[in-house]
Amino acid sequence: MNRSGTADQRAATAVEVTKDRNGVDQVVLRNWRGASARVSLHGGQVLSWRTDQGEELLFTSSKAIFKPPNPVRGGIPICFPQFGNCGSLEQHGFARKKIWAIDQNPPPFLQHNDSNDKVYTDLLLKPSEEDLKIWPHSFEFRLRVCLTVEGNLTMISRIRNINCKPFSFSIAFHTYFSISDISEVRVEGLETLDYLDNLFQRERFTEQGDALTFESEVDRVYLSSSDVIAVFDHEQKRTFTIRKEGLPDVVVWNPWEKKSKSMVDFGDEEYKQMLCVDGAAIEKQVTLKPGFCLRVLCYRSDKLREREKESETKPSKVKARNSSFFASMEAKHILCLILLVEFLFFQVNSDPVEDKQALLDFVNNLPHSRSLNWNESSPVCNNWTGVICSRDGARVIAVRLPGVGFHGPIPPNTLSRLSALQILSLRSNGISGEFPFDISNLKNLSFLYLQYNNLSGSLPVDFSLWPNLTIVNLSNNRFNGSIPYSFSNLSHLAALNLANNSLSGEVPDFNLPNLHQINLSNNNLSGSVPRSLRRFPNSVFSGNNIPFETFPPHASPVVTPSDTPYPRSRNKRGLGEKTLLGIIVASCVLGLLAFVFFIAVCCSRKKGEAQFPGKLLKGGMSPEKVRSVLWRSTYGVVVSSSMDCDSYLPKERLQVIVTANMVVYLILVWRL
Ligand SMILES: O=P(O)(O)OC[C@H]1O[C@H](O)[C@H](O)[C@@H](O)[C@@H]1O
Repeated sequence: MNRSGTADQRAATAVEVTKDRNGVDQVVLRNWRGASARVSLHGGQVLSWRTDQGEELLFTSSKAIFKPPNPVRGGIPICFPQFGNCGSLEQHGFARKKIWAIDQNPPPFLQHNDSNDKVYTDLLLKPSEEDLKIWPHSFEFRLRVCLTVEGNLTMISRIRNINCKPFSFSIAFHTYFSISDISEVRVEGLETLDYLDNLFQRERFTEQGDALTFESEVDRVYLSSSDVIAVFDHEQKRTFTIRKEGLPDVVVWNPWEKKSKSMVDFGDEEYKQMLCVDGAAIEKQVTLKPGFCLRVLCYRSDKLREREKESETKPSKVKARNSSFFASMEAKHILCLILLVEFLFFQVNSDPVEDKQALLDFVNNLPHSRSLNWNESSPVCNNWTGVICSRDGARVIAVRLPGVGFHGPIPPNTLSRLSALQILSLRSNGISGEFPFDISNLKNLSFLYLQYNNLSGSLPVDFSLWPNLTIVNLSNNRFNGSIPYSFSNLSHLAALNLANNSLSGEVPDFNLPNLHQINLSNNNLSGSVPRSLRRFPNSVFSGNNIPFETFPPHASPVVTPSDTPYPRSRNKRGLGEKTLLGIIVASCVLGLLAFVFFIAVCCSRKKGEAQFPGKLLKGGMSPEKVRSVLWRSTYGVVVSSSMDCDSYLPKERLQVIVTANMVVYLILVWRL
């Protein structure tokens, strides 16, 4: 049932099952360094996660009610199969109220052992008769909670539809982080995203700030977020980085004063010590077909920085919020020591020297009015403002420098050397000159934010040089020339904003099914709105020389027979009535037979599976029949459908699960 990771560490790690005050089992995981996690079978809820120094990383209310079925206020409750009250079920679904079982015989992880170097436990939730009455869908929810050798927490969830019909659900890992003071915390990585505000009847807004700080109640679902979200706790000198993949949404919740007082299981002042930031699938539900499986992998770690003595260096709240947490030079020596220890024990790579030099060349050759803490003598990763490195610290993957007061053209041969860069944000500066054409070699670039600058000239002809581009915002510049047709090659493109430029010519007919936001307003564009873009409202083309036709503003692309790739039959009269009748009758009979056959097969499979989990996997279909189709949802999220919940993961996805930051990984896999 519960095993530790490697043979070497087996002796030093421990998995212990204890009983709580209600007699419910709890599994306590301990790694050989002394870090621990406690998971309750009530709700499959992680209730505690401690560092090797014994510091608790998750918040639990002092007023929490430890009495099933009430979910405990704190830890990591699992909201399933519903998040919030948007649906027929009770708030956040029933999974968090149920007593889970220890999974004695979990299906193996076939291709990748996600539990290397980890101590872990497997839990299982199946619906009871009672559950099936309110949510008539048979499923198996398997949860593996792991503690890595570094003290990081991983949760791998596998949800399988063992019913005859598809079902849809939403899910969230409602992580209550323990923080020093809500006023000292900032969340990065949500800027420019749309969110649904639960405080305004789920109305949609766009995040305007560079970072999210907290001054009142926040209850939001951020949509289509990037893979990296960071929570900076200035006071605690702790950084949590949430990395997720596969699930598009991020919940951010703090009840603040008034709501705190209305919750019986929450202290009046406790809102100051907690912040919920969770990976989730909420706006668009996940649909699982019969036999399919959703796999969700959550990986968490934290990085505790040197804690300054409060009396010496405690910054004012406002100041702390506006300054970089890592900028403190008083921390320098201890920081160096920590980095040295990391180097020796955690095999963290040394500074990415070449990327560092490229960044220095960039910043030294581009005048700016706000100072940056980019110091040659300080390490880049987790230190330089606006720079995020890969988990092994080997490369710079994100540069976010909005509103730094840059002016002048981007110096050539600087950013173009950051060949692992995924996010580039230089928005809201005074950058002039042409588009930085030499970044064409940044093949991993996924998010490009250059809006609100003074860039001019034409756009690159060939955008397919950046095949991963997902969000492109070049609005509010002075670009001219035409819109490159090559945008059509960007199959991952989810949002394109070219508004408020001087672009001319016709709007190309992009056929990008994943594009869910576009804004071309206030340019000099002419012609008509191409068919593929008619699903967007007129306003996104306004301020051009484009006459609006009578197509409905929000209609889906209209598919007329002329859109079909095959020529239509020339036989205008069509088939004779008798022939037609014969075909209809034959189709009905065949359809009925197929339906009966399907029901028989489906139900016998369900019965067999319930008794022998994994039987379908082993005996049902040969490996040759494994379907593995990579596709993107409307949010630009990579989802893979596969027969096997355990064997699909592309290697590179798993290889990156090594970090010293807080990470949430969410990966979808389906089994047929
Ligand atoms: O009190 P609970 O049911 O645990 O919900 C706690 C909170 O969860 C989420 O963050 C919701 O967005 C909030 O509206 C809700 O208040």
